[in-house]
Amino acid sequence: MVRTKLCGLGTDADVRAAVDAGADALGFITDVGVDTPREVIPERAATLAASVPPFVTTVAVTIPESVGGAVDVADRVDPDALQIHGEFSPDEVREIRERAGVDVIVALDADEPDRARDLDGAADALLVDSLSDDGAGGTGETHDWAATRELREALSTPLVLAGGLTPKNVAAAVETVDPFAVDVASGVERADEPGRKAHDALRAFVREASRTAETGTA
Ligand SMILES: O=C(O)c1ccccc1NCC(=O)[C@H](O)[C@H](O)COP(=O)(O)O
Repeated sequence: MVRTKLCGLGTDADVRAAVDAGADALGFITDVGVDTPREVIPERAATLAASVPPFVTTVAVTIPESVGGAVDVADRVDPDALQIHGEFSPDEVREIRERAGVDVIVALDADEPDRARDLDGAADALLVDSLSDDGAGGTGETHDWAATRELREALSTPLVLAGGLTPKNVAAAVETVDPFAVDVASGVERADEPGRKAHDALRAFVREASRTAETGTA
């Protein structure tokens, strides 16, 4: 089976729709220091995360400037897990896990397989994405899934596949990479309102990801 993380939720209605769609994890983007329509302030992320029912994992997604900055976001949002973007070393990731007391997902670019290998065992999960030059996600761009499959097979840490996934391509992505989880932000959004989710697309994404994993057909 493959798990699904729906990322960049900013309204109560989007959170409810994501839970109803059957998502395993919900991402709240906060304190990223880049321009994105998905960012909410930490207090809003905390309120949204607190509204999520049991058995659905909440993830605070952030680009911290330091280990202390990452711990501060975890303290303010109180999520189940923290997703960090940035050049953190394995020891720094271990320190964040210990001080924040939550699972830590490290986001990295698909073009950094050596870094992924370095972080293997230090992070609770590695999110392999198509990041922008400033380390941000939400680019809507896919990458070489065959290469990510090879990386996944070389790692013992669960791999989360992200970058340009949509209800239309997630089946093929799961088939190719066989990841622990898939993650989507821009691929399930409304065309008329940047950052807001299209609820039918949320449902279609979860359904398509799971259908492939269960039947083995893309
Ligand atoms: O999505 C953003 O705007 C974002 C900005 C800064 C840091 C992280 C961000 N997103 C992190 C995610 O986990 C996204 O879901 C992931 O990058 C996939 O995005 P997309 O290619 O749009 O599906």
